[in-house]
Amino acid sequence: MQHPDYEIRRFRAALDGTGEDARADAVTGAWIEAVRRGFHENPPVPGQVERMVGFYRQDDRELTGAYATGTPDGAVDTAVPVATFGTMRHTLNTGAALLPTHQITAVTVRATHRRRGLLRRMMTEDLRRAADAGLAMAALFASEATIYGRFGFGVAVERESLRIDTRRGLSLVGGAGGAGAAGQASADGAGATEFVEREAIADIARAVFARWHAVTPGSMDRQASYPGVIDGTLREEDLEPDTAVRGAAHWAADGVPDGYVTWKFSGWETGPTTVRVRDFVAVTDEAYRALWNLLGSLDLVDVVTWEHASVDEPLRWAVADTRVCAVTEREDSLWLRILDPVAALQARPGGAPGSVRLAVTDDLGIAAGTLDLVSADGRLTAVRVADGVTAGPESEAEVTLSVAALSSAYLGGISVLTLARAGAVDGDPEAVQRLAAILATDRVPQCLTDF
Ligand SMILES: CC(=O)SCCNC(=O)CCNC(=O)[C@H](O)C(C)(C)COP(=O)(O)OP(=O)(O)OC[C@H]1O[C@@H](n2cnc3c(N)ncnc32)[C@H](O)[C@@H]1OP(=O)(O)O
Repeated sequence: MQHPDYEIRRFRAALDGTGEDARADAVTGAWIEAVRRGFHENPPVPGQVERMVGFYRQDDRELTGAYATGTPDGAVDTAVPVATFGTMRHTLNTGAALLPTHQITAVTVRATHRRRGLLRRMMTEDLRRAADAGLAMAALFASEATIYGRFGFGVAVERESLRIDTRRGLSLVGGAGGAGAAGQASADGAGATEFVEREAIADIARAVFARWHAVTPGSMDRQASYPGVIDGTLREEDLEPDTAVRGAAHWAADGVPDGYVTWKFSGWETGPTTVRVRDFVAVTDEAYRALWNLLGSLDLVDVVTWEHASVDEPLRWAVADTRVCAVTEREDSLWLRILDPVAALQARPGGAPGSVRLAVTDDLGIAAGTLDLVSADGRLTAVRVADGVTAGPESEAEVTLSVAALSSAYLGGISVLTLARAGAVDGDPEAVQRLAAILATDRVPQCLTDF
């Protein structure tokens, strides 16, 4: 059979009707169905698609579908897109600013239409449109690490999965170890830790996460459905209530919550008995230690697991026995793609004072150019000196790297020196060292938002 042609359509999610009777309109419903098939998800339960549409609208997501046209024998159902691509905008904490960022999600291509360039076409068009709209940065989470480097994305944040043996408690260094006693003063004395009813978690989570997002490099702000997924009012699989979710919070001495954790118990059927942390956010060190003390104090629980730990997690340095805290996996978390190097670099902090002339290569042409980068007083200034990277001697660069490598180095999570040793950064070693010092940061980035 001859390959069909494809028409790309972009639209917003919409409902037909109002109130209880509202239903996803045909185009939106077909797009969501294509995504579900692409990720091998079960058919939706009644009302689930409509709830998703509500969240998509709150996030102002743009939905892109590729539709097969001109099939000679009409064998392809042209109402359901053969490929999907979703985008929305939230802010990224760069370490110096909250940068509006173009997020890409829900990328699927039907198996019968794969490897014909549909992803390349949607991605290329989308990144150009985002750059034309003035966005300096794009971001995604990758299903496979081999797909997105070719489009200029680099891993900027990594994360670790921890398996913590709590059979003997955690005995946090510097803590009294008794924070698990509900309602009592926390480990460091001033605040208090307490279990929280599910209905109360979302409000606490919203407020605490907003503070955490404002101060944590690598954090992406969260989409509309997030509070419900955290507190169990929206189970991820079907957006139905998940009554197995439990939670606790920590209140500072002034009575304001400064940390929370939610979790699920794995059940009695399998051993060791395990509590799986769903979300752990603490804006003060006191709250951080008190909440880990609480998790370590849960009776009848042998193991606590958490899949969103930083690669520089303080927990292992807070426990007396560092071996109770095992890393079971380390994987890429947030991928970034710089669209406008001048705007993106000026939105991040400067490290050591100094300057360097930098050439950025970009196979898609969006971010390519030669820049003068100056770091002073903790700020970066970037000036474009040439559009290309092969201009005359007056714009010759000291360091050359791809936009993917620069995006990996952007938050300071992946060192320029490490990238240079990997062959991803070219230049005189002294100039590479200077760039590394300019982009160095004092905090490893962490992202607690999946999208
Ligand atoms: C941000 C997110 O949503 S992550 C989720 C991504 N989606 C999935 O994993 C769902 C299952 N997979 C799919 O739907 C598809 O296979 C996709 C989306 C990964 C790829 O779509 P396709 O239309 O087949 O990709 P397309 O034909 O445009 O290929 C573009 C390039 O990527 C390469 N590529 C595509 N998929 C992969 C892969 N899984 N691994 C490595 N390379 C890949 C192609 O070889 C091609 O390379 P080239 O242009 O440099 O020669």
